[in-house]
Amino acid sequence: MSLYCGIACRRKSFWYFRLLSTYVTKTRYLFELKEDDDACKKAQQTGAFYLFHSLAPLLQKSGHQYQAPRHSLLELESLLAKFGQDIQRIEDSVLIGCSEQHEAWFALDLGLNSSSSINASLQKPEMETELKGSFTELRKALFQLNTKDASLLTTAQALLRWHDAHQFCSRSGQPTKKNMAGSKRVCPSNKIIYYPQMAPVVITLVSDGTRCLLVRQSSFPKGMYSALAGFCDIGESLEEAVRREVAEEVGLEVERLQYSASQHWPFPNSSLMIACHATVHPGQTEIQVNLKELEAAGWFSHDEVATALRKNNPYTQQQYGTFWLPPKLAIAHQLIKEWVEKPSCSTLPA
Ligand SMILES: NC(=O)c1ccc[n+]([C@@H]2O[C@H](COP(=O)([O-])OP(=O)(O)OC[C@H]3O[C@@H](n4cnc5c(N)ncnc54)[C@H](O)[C@@H]3O)[C@@H](O)[C@H]2O)c1
Ligand SMILES: [Mg+2]
Repeated sequence: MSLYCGIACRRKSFWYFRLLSTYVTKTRYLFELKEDDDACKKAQQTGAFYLFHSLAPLLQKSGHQYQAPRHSLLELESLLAKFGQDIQRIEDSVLIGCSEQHEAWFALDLGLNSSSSINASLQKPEMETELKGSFTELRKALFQLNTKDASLLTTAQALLRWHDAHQFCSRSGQPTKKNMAGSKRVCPSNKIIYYPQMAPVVITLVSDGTRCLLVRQSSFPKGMYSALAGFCDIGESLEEAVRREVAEEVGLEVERLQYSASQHWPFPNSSLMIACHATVHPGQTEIQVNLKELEAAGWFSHDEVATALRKNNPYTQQQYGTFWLPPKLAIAHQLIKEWVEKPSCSTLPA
């Protein structure tokens, strides 16, 4: 090893250590807050709160973009006092992350039923005026948020929804109690612990070597086509789920598949989207659409998909009747973009 290379490697590992160190301390801090109720309560003193109402996040609009405002504990306490609500309600909040400086971030829903809430849903317009924002449906706003806010708000919504739906033990019927961070619920009578759940979903871009297969469900916005998706059945591996879904929905048999990436997806409930590229034999590409699952499916050329990606503006495409693809934040978009940019995705090794 040359002297130059030695210095370069040491420098690289020094920076690598520094980056890793920040990440590790942050991760350990979040772990401590999940495990220790007192530490989590203390973190609320200096923390910041994202507010929701009936699972809709509080957002402020500036131009075409949405921003998610944060509130300190003091601001939150004075808001609750102003609306005649018990500050005990703050204990319903869930931990969703922290900054590199260890400012803990929480989410609290002011509209969902709580033992301490008084007419919470009736106060929504007044709260919006007071907070200078509006509680906006996440599905509508998601694609106009920056990546960091989008990720925090989808995590927050999924966690708040899970707590709202798991307030009782399915064995004893007794109310369950959430820990301070909201990373679990416990049944006080039989000590069963419930953890937040996600459903695994496979999303697959099928190719025959030159074209890719895009599908649409009747529930999609007009003109939008996406990669083929489906929930994993119990007992299935990822590979089995991909093969079954492709066979079920379009009547094709997958030859090869390759994992690409994954994404948490909050709609309609919490899913872990697992994205793959798959190939079918170029001689066996005749589609038989399962109309119980899909409205349409078709093969699209590299050029057609590349053009759609370049002009991916749902408003103009809807207007001119051309097909369009899911927005950048959706993993379907990433998968399709990867296929367009790396043709090797369609000639996977055996
Ligand atoms: N992020 C993305 O880019 C992206 C793209 C496409 C689809 N998706 C998501 O993928 C999910 C699955 O796609 P799909 O609708 O084609 O699935 P699918 O093909 O499995 O069909 C849905 C049906 O599966 C059944 N099902 C089985 N297990 C279920 C479970 N745990 N939860 C709900 N339904 C279950 C229900 O009958 C439901 O109607 C959708 O919720 C959709 O939002 C995300
Ligand atoms: Mg499907």
